Amino acid sequence: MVGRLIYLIGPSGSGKDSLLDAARPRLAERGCRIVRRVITRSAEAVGEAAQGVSPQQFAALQAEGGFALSWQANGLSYGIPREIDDWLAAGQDVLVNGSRAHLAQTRERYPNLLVLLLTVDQAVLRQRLVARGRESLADIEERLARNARFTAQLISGNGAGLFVLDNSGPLEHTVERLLCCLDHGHSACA
Ligand SMILES: Nc1ncnc2c1ncn2[C@@H]1O[C@H](COP(=O)(O)OP(=O)(O)O)[C@@H](O)[C@H]1O
Ligand SMILES: O=P(O)(O)OC[C@H]1O[C@H](OP(=O)(O)OP(=O)(O)O)[C@H](O)[C@@H]1O
Repeated sequence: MVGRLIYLIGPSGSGKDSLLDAARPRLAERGCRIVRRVITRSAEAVGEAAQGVSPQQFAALQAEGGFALSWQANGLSYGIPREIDDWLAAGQDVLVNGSRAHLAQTRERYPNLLVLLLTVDQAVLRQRLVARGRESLADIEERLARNARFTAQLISGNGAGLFVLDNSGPLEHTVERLLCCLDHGHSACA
């Protein structure tokens, strides 16, 4: 049986990396793989389970067909290694830290995609981004503006196949809801 592609999206600072880190052992128990992304960001960037490459290295990987999915955002390039297709074909679930802007293209390639939209109250989000301290305040404002364009539009425009996970509360609660959604479906996990 083919595995499920699970596409975790949400604003910068909503907690995608934190959620993946916290859920990692329990996802592994379920045989669900978390993709290590390739990003044109330095490898030492805090909180990112990714391979950092130069723009030239990224272009070379892309040219040789190294990515199943790729996109650009926030001045960076992101690639999802093509190995995910082997894992899916072998029946493994695969979880990707994805892009909201790239959702339509991802759905085209993977029509049975399961989308998890992580949401956070906007005021809490601003506090978390400032506390994380990875970007300048100007960059944080740009990320918040980008966020405003997406969330309502996604929730109203999608419906089937899109599960909303709120991460305004403790991370452990979000981990439990994520696992419940994967095990039993969203409606069973209010
Ligand atoms: N449920 C939570 N409660 C409190 N802080 C959180 C929670 N989830 C994430 N954070 C914090 O918010 C910041 C942004 O989280 P991060 O995982 O880097 O988000 P993203 O990957 O979506 O950009 C980090 O400093 C992280 O520790
Ligand atoms: O289209 P969007 O939904 O806005 O997403 C654009 C990119 O930003 C996030 O990555 P990144 O890890 O750089 O940012 P984050 O850690 O701040 O979320 C996300 O995972 C996408 O790769």
